[in-house]
Amino acid sequence: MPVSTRSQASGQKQDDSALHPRSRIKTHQEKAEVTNFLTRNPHYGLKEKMRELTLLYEQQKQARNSNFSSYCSSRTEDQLPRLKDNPKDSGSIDMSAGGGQVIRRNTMTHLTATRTFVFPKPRVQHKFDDLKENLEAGQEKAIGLFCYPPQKADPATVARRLSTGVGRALTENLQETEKLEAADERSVPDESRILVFVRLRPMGKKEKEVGSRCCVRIVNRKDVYLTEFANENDYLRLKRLRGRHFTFDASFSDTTTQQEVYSTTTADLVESVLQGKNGSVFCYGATGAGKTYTMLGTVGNPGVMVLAIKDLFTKVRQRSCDGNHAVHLSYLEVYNETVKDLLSPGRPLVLREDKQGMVAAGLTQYRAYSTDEVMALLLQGNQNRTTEPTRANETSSRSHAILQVVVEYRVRDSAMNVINRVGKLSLIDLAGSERALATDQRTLRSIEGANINRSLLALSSCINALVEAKKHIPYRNSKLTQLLKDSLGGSCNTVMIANISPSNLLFSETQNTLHWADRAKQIRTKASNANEQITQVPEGHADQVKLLLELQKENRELRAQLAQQQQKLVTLQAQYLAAQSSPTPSSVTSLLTPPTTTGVPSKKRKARPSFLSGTCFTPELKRKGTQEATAKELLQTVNALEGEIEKMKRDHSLRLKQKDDYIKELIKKGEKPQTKFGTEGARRMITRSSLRPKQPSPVELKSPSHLFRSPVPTAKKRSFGDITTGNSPSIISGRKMRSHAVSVYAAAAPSMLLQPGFARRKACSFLSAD
Ligand SMILES: Nc1ncnc2c1ncn2[C@@H]1O[C@H](COP(=O)(O)OP(=O)(O)OP(=O)(O)O)[C@@H](O)[C@H]1O
Repeated sequence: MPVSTRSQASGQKQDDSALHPRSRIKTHQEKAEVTNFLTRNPHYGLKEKMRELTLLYEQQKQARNSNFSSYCSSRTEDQLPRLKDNPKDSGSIDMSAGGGQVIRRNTMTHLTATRTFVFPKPRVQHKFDDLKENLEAGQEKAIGLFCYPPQKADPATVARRLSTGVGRALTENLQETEKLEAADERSVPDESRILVFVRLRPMGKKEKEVGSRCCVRIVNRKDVYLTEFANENDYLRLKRLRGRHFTFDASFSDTTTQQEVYSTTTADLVESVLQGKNGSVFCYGATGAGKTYTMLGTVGNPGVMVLAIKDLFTKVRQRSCDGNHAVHLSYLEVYNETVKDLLSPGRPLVLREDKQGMVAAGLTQYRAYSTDEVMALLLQGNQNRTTEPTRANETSSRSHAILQVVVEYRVRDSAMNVINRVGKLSLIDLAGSERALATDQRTLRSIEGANINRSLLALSSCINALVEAKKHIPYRNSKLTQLLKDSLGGSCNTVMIANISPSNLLFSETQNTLHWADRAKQIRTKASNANEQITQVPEGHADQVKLLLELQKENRELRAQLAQQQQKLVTLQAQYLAAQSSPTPSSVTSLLTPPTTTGVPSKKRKARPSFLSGTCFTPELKRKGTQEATAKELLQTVNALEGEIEKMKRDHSLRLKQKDDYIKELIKKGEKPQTKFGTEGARRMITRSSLRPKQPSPVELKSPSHLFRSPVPTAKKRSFGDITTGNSPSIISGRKMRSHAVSVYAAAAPSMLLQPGFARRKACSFLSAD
């Protein structure tokens, strides 16, 4: 029995390769044997491939020699032997193709037809240079040529394609490249990138005085050129300059306005928050680089936080006709690795991780109804924020501050289903990284500085781990990273604004900031999907009953709201009277300030001459400080509230009337399904008292709450971390509703969207549909 050895096999292979083996097959058996052998032989087709590659190489060489001249040729199989002798005829590149596309006509040895490859038009000159380089680089780079742009070709893919024949490989590779490019341009649907912006601040007065030079140049609103000037005493390097270049999504020069920064970086996020998505904006940079200026700004030049809230309320007001909105707010700081509630200072908050993510237990959530109210809260929070003068910055923020705004939006779709969307916007002003020498040594400031640096280092580690797509991201290394977990690695649209100084004295800080900003560009976050909950219109009889119960509940809530407004009016009137009689009236702001979580009045911190409590959002009333102004203000508030209450009363009585009509209508309808519930059941439906959920009855007309879920889930306490996870504020535990307008009935009423008549409208529409 003949045994084929390895050498025999290779010899056979050589023979076969001299002439195509299939030409010698005569019988079926022979054919089968050869096929069998060929499939087992790992070198099958290798020579053929090599020949094709050689031809390819020759084509490129020819193309290079002819310097991309317009040259075409097509060959048939019978012309192939001559190709070896005259490789110049093997193919060409035509750069004069329509639309500037690169057309390559190429003839393969085993093909009978001409193949034409169409390359996408080089978008920039340097890509075309790559193409030329590939042409010159010979056989290996030839593959790269056909995978234009070369850097996108996956080597593994190329190798795999080669093993199935060069001709096919090239076509497939080309298709693959085109697909890759298309996918790249479309952007991967379930991933999004952190957008990184750079903002250069103007040169400070002190910096000018010490004669510092500008080491940053911004070109084309994108590119940042950083120049390191040699030390004047360093004679060896006196004439040497070291420069670095970075590119970002946008770069703002020192003359850019706050509004411009806001509309480029954050305006889109505000819009997406209203669509139920999550968004985060954070400012990063060295101490004194302009983070707080960008985030908060001044009274004359409000920053991103203020502009975002104004924009948010404008949009909410524009859309209030098609749905109901609720805006909730929380403001916290991370100071020396402790989390503090800025709106209701007290004990440090504990971070807990639960199903919804990181939770700051006990964090206060305020419901806000207007921009002014948010501004008052922001002012209050900023006064509580830890800011101290340091050598580097007179108004240095010694903590990381996070303002979170949760917008709950309820709207009806065309099928009259209720859509409940919850979006949250996190606006983060980080403390600045600093050198120990830049601040003070061995003081509280240096301890603060060390903590700031530690948390920023933890942030850098997380950025590194995310960029390298590591499995473990060290979020737990600091409180800051735990709170930013959602913004960095979660389902969130995130924007980073890197603040830099132009001064060459802060070169290394600027370089460091730009380095991390550049790195952050590579972080991929999960695409933020809308947090949406759709509630279908109830159809069954039981659902109607449930709806009635809901209406009653809403009615109770309205009554509570009215009572609370009246109470508030009385208090304000008393305040007004007191202001008129007392020489030192209390400020209106004290009325607006809700009690602390613990019920103990918050200790007012001594006003510091800081940026936050000074030029930024200092309340006008405080500055005026005169009795008349306060009294005038109080009178205005009282009048406004009186008007509001009158309006509410009118609205309320109208709604009660509507409800009575509705109940009567429902009674009529309720008489019909007697067969289902019996006469007694129907009678119970016609009395309002029978609809009270807590009244048991002998013949059970059970509250259908177990059958029908309220469109607004039962309210629970809510905490900070819940916001970061984007869950509906209505279903979050740990919440404390502190709004002066809501808090009284909030505990009793589960609905967060307390605008009157929502459920009633639903009932009416349901009835009309019925
Ligand atoms: N774009 C700008 N235009 C004008 N002044 C600016 C700008 N950016 C910053 N400044 C000024 O620079 C100084 C320092 O800015 P800011 O306090 O915002 O720095 P910071 O980065 O928040 O510092 P820290 O981290 O220490 O809190 C402030 O006096 C501020 O008014």
